[in-house]
Amino acid sequence: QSVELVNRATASDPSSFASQSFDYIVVGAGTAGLAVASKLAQDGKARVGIIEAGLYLPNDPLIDVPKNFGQNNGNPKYDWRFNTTPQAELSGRTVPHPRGKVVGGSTALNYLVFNRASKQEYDAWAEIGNDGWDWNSLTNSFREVSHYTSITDNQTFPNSLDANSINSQSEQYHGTDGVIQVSYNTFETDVQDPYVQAMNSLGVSTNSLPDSGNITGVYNSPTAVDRTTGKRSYAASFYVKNMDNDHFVLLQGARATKIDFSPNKNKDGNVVATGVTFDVSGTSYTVKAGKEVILSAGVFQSPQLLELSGIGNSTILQRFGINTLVDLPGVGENLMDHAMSAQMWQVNPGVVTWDQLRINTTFAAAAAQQYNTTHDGVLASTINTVAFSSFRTVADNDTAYGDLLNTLDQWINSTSLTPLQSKQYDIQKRWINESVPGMEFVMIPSGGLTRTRPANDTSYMIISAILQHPFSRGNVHINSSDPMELPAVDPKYLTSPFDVAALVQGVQFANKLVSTEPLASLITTRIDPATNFTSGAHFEG
Ligand SMILES: Cc1cc2nc3c(=O)[nH]c(=O)nc-3n(C[C@H](O)[C@H](O)[C@H](O)COP(=O)(O)OP(=O)(O)OC[C@H]3O[C@@H](n4cnc5c(N)ncnc54)[C@H](O)[C@@H]3O)c2cc1C
Repeated sequence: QSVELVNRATASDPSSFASQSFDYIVVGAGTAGLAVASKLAQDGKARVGIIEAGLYLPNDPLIDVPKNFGQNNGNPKYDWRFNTTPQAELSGRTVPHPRGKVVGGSTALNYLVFNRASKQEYDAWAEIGNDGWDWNSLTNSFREVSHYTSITDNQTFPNSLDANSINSQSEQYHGTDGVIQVSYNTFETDVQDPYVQAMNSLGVSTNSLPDSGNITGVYNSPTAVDRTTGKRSYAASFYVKNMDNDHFVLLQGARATKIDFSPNKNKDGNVVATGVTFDVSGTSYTVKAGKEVILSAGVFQSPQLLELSGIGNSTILQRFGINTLVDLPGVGENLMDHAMSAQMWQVNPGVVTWDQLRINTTFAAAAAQQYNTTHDGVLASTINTVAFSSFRTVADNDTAYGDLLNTLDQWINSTSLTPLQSKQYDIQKRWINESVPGMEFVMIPSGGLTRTRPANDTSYMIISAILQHPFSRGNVHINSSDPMELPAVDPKYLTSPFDVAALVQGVQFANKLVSTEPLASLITTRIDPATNFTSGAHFEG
């Protein structure tokens, strides 16, 4: 059935695609690419051609069933399968980086948490020179993209507003006819309420309106799940919406290899993109763009394509025999990735978590039956219990917090910074002072995402501490002039000592949390890392 649909929806074969006349060529049918293409092609304003390396995969349970999140990571049918270079601060370990290689991009394999950043974080985009990307300007787009399904009273968290108040206030922040479905889990495990209450006891209060620009607190995140079908809602919906729009033409299974430029610069002295060269099954084609080429191939492959096309640091380009069109040393630099550290605890027998699907065949059969008939329940759920906190709340005491800030200042003073880094670090330091949350805690009510394999008859809970605004900076660059080779990704995790110290505080906070009632009574023991890890020095190691 899926093959038949792919054939019907495939816009064109490569030669006819290449011969068409387009105003815009969009590279990458992922989250950004499909949204921008849909907007440009709406109301017949412009003709847009989209080049995507992956395929459209409708009716695929590994994409559609929310609870299957994570299962297509590492599978070449869905995932580009990036790995970082060996990371010095992780004893030379490499870190896998899944990225979606399908229509819908990484939203086809992400974890479906539909949440937002703080108002201050969007405002910073505008502050560093991106006019129109501040919170106030973006709220219209937030509303336009989403289709909100109301929360019900039995879906709310302890100490939150009632469903009516949440729904009436959410109208400001969510739309009702966008293509991305936004709804709340319809199944909760036994660990969720005690977890929220333990958070409350440690000073992290329940936030009922986290999409309002204030994300501080523990909250019930909306998820990108279609409440009617129980399926993942993701960027491919922009494609589905445009299937009958002859101004929106998607070519699947086509890999862009180079952006083409006019031999002449424009009157401002800038190079002008004229089209894109792409590869389908070993044959190369070129398609022209009347107005613009939009590069939306994701965080790793957009810089790769720029470098392959002659835009980047000329020293790197020369190394691979690429002629420099624009010497732009910033390309591929300043890569930031939020480091995280996950710990796993065993929970007491009888405590219901998602592990029931693995250890209890009756439970699993009932869940499948429920999903197939009413499209809800545990299989329609994903991660929803998230908390965002300031470093002051996470730090053990005033001294620990003071030490954290000193570590940061000393490191910044002894490091040579690019002008962009200086500007960003000033903003990041301001956020710390203003208590904009720098640490996220994600609770996963099951085992399986850390080092130790879950035992057959046992249930678990994982808490991940995640740095929101790391100070470490890495890069991504081509490793070869062959466009079929993946670029080298080097996030330089934890090269800033502040990141290490802050993450250790986060890991210790998670341990304090599981010792806090009513959560403490559900916990048997920590499994990852082993119980002899107790001090900051252990976690740092
Ligand atoms: C495992 C995982 C879990 C995540 N969980 C969440 C979550 O719960 N909530 C959340 O909000 N975010 C989450 N994210 C992040 C979010 O999904 C991404 O930030 C977002 O999808 C990135 O969008 P993008 O448009 O930049 O790139 P993508 O969506 O990855 O799109 C890039 C597209 O370009 C295509 N492409 C690349 N190179 C070429 C080429 N040379 N030629 C043609 N096509 C090309 C790719 O195949 C892809 O379709 C998660 C990400 C991952 C990987």
